[in-house]
Amino acid sequence: MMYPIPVHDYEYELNKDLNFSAAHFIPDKRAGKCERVHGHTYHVNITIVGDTLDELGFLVNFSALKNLIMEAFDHRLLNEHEAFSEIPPTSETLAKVIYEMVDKYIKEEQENELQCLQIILRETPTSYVVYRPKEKDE
Ligand SMILES: Nc1nc2c(c(=O)[nH]1)N=C([C@H](O)[C@H](O)COP(=O)(O)OP(=O)(O)OP(=O)(O)O)CN2
Ligand SMILES: [Zn+2]
Repeated sequence: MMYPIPVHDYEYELNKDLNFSAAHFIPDKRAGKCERVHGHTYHVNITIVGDTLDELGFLVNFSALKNLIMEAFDHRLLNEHEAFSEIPPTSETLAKVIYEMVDKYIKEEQENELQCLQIILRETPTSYVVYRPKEKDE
C-alpha cells in the first residue's frame, strides 16, 4: 500500500505496515454512534529514515516496530490504555501516540541516528489520518 511520504534527503527510508484489532469509544454524545463501544481493524504505516544502518544492516528491525504496537493495542479496549486516560482514542490521537512510542523506541534502543517522519493511521476503509511531527528546533 503506497502512502504520501514527506520529501527528505536521507539515504534510507523504511516503511512498516501493520494492522491490529481493537475496540474504542468516543465518550461524547456529539460522536453519535461512536459513543458506543465498537471495534476496528486499524491499519498503521510507520515511516522511519536515516543515513546509517545498525550492525545487523537494519535501520531498525521491522518486527521490533510491529511488536511495540501489537503489544500495546492489539485485542484491547483503547480507552483503557494509559495514553488515553486524559484524551479520547481517535484516529488523530492514536496516530500521535504511536509516533511518540516509535520515537521513544528508536531514540532509546537504536544507536544509529533515526527519525520517524510520519505515522498513517487508517481506522476504516474510508477514513485515515496522517500524523507528521513538527520539525524540532535543534
Ligand atoms: N476526525 C475523526 N472523526 C471520527 C473518528 C476519528 O477518529 N476522527 N472516529 C469515528 C468513529 O470511530 C467511527 O467508527 C469511524 O468513523 P467513520 O469513518 O465515519 O465510520 P464509517 O465507516 O461509518 O464511515 P463511512 O463514511 O460510512 O465510510 C467517527 N469520526
Ligand atoms: Zn471508531
